Amino acid sequence: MAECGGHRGSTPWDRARELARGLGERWGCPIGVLPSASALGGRLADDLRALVGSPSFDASAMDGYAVRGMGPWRPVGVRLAGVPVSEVCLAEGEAVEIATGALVPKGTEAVLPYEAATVVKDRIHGEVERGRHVRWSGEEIVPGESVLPAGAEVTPAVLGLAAALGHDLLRVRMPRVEVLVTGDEIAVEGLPGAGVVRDAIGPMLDGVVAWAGGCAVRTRHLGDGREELSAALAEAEADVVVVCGSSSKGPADHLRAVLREAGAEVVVDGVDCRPGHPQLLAHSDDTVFVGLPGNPNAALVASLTLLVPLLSGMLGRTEPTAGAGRKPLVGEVRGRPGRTSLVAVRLGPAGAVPVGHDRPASLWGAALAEAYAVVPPEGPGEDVELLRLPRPPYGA
Ligand SMILES: Nc1nc2c(c(=O)[nH]1)N[C@H]1C(S)=C(S)[C@@H](COP(=O)(O)OP(=O)(O)OC[C@H]3O[C@@H](n4cnc5c(N)ncnc54)[C@H](O)[C@@H]3O)O[C@H]1N2
Ligand code: MOO
Repeated sequence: MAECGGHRGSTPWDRARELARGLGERWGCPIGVLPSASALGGRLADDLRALVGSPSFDASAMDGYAVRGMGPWRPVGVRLAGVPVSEVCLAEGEAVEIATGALVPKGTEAVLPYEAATVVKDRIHGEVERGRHVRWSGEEIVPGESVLPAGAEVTPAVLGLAAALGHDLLRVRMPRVEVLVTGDEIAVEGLPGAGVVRDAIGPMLDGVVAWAGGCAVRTRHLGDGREELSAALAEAEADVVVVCGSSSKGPADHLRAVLREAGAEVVVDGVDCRPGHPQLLAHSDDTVFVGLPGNPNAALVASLTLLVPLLSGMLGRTEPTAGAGRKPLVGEVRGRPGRTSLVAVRLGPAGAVPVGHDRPASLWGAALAEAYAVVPPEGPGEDVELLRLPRPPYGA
């Protein structure tokens, strides 16, 4: 179902974005089980239920003395927080010196704060109200209670609450994205040298995915071998698999062949834009595949063309690239026949000002810029659409 555009078999840039968003909308937002910290920004797939009560044990709410009876009390020990079992059982008239948060001894009826206590000749004096200054087990939340409804957004406070209630994993509606960076020449650390290129796409994509509301679950680095790519695609456990650097038609570009072999349906094969022409959108029954070009600025353009609209469509959200409106493009920028050009710009009072340094292989321009100006094949006209570049804070 790949469409024809200005280049043989390829798709016009704005149509490619529509197709990616449309696929995401039809796909819907997948549910995944994620380590809680990774679920930030997702929506709860089920009610959040307390796995334990809150508090989960009878704890002192003050530094002072756990006491039984009305006093004066005889001190019989000291309890600090973090001691899991209470061997002591208070008898009438006994007290244990206790820290805030410590498990109170059995038999405790109240805690007397230091400020309210007077110690005279090895006896503690003071007035207590039965039950005071103890956080009793389950008094706020009982085990199994639903504390948040399905659909609630996972905010930092929700992560803290979920942890307090015993959760390590959360089932959330959030697309899980795995990234496969291919290339025998790619190094993940140290200095690049002759024939050795530092991976500039992997470090960029986690932020792009988070910005679009997805969860980047894993990034793997592969060589150029076809078998390796085929195995990695088969092993991927994500809703969306992004493959970088295997999207062109060279001897080491196996993505198309491997996807064809796996019976994937191709939605977009090549996009009429510069940079970023060799990009691919395809899907099997349960996974969407996005192919990005190896040149890093081309990969960023392609991720805003296919990946971000796809994820936004899955989540039913406005694309985070939107919102910068249109502005006149400052300077002499011409259109390219048959292609949409994405030009790195900063936004000023006079309009969108190209920053330069935005060749396909260089992220310098994108790093300086706030947006890409979208220059249609026929040229910029009076003003141009602006595509915001990913930046913190992530999430919508
Ligand atoms: N005969 C043709 N050759 C090429 C075409 C074409 O249409 N016909 N398109 C060119 C364009 S445009 C691009 S973009 C690239 C895309 O090729 P691939 O996606 O297969 O990527 P590679 O060939 O592996 O790499 C291209 C370039 O980028 C460097 N690279 C790769 N991965 C990374 C990375 N993770 N971080 C930094 N740099 C990376 C790689 O070393 C190459 O220099 O194809 C053109 N050729
Ligand atoms: O897509 Mo290539 O994108 O121009 O380097």
